[in-house]
Amino acid sequence: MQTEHSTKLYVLTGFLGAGKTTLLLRLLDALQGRRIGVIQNEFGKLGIDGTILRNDNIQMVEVNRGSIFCSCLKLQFVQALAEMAAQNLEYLFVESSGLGDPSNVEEILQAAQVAAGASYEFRGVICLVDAVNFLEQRGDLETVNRQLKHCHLAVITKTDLVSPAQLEEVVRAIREINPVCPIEQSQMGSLSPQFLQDDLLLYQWAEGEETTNSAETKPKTLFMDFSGTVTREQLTAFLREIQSDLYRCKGFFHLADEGWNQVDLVGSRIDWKPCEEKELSQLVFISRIGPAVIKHIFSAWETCVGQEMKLRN
Ligand SMILES: Nc1nc2c(ncn2[C@@H]2O[C@H](COP(=O)(O)OP(=O)(O)OP(=O)(O)O)[C@@H](O)[C@H]2O)c(=O)[nH]1
Repeated sequence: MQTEHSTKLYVLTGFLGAGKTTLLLRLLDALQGRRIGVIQNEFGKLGIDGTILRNDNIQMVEVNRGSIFCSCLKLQFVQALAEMAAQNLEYLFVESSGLGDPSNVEEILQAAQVAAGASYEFRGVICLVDAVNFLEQRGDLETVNRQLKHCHLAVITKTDLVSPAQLEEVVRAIREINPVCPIEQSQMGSLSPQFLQDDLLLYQWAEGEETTNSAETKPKTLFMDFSGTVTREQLTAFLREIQSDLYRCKGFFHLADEGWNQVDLVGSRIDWKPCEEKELSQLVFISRIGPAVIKHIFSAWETCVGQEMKLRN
């Protein structure tokens, strides 16, 4: 796939909340001054990480509302690849949605090559594995297995949050799915850029296959808009009520006495980070239980907050 002016292309995968954006931000920092592009694929249409990643030195394209590996968004993804190919970049990082199944990634890249004359040197798929939640997630969804099976480098994230025994168990579980990929460890996005020099494609384990992503398997995603303020305690109580119904929740919220915060719910952990002011408080919910979550969100909100909010598809 290499041509004279080819852009080195990496695909980042890893289940919802594994730490893809956190790692990408650190990597972009380490590569400051280079010509870099990012294609970001969000399940929700808010493009919340897009706001975080906005930066003049980085070319960024968002492909939202589904998985770039699904036939429903494949064309948009190929178009984004073609657009980026015109930018004469050194590196292009594709952050796929946490529910993305990259089994067909090479087929898509070939389509981009043929359809748009895009010249990329595919350098591999990097799969982030959440040390806290992976052992539970792997039995939950085929996507989690597929992401690992089709990667060329696995990075275990959140190693600061688990015991050495759990870390060992995670490594064993990775090896059951992918016996060959190198395994690195990371805390808050730290990762030596050495992998950029390595020929990761040597560690190809599985042959390309059909993705499991389709319009039918797409999980229900909902958005909340809220124009008031709540306390951290109220929002925590609300999230605790619905956390078992969700794969993931994230957004920005205006907290009374504290100001604006980025809110991340992954598994049972809630992270809060001060952030810049927004027009509205917003949350994205990715449902584990389909549309039934709507009723749960409304009743939990009524109990814990009781102010008017809007929920939309
Ligand atoms: N303690 C700790 N927290 C981490 C680490 N990596 C990521 N996080 C936190 O985990 C949460 C999710 O991280 P993100 O980088 O948004 O994860 P993501 O994979 O991009 O999430 P999606 O886009 O929703 O799939 C955030 O609150 C991060 O701060 C880590 O190594 N240690």
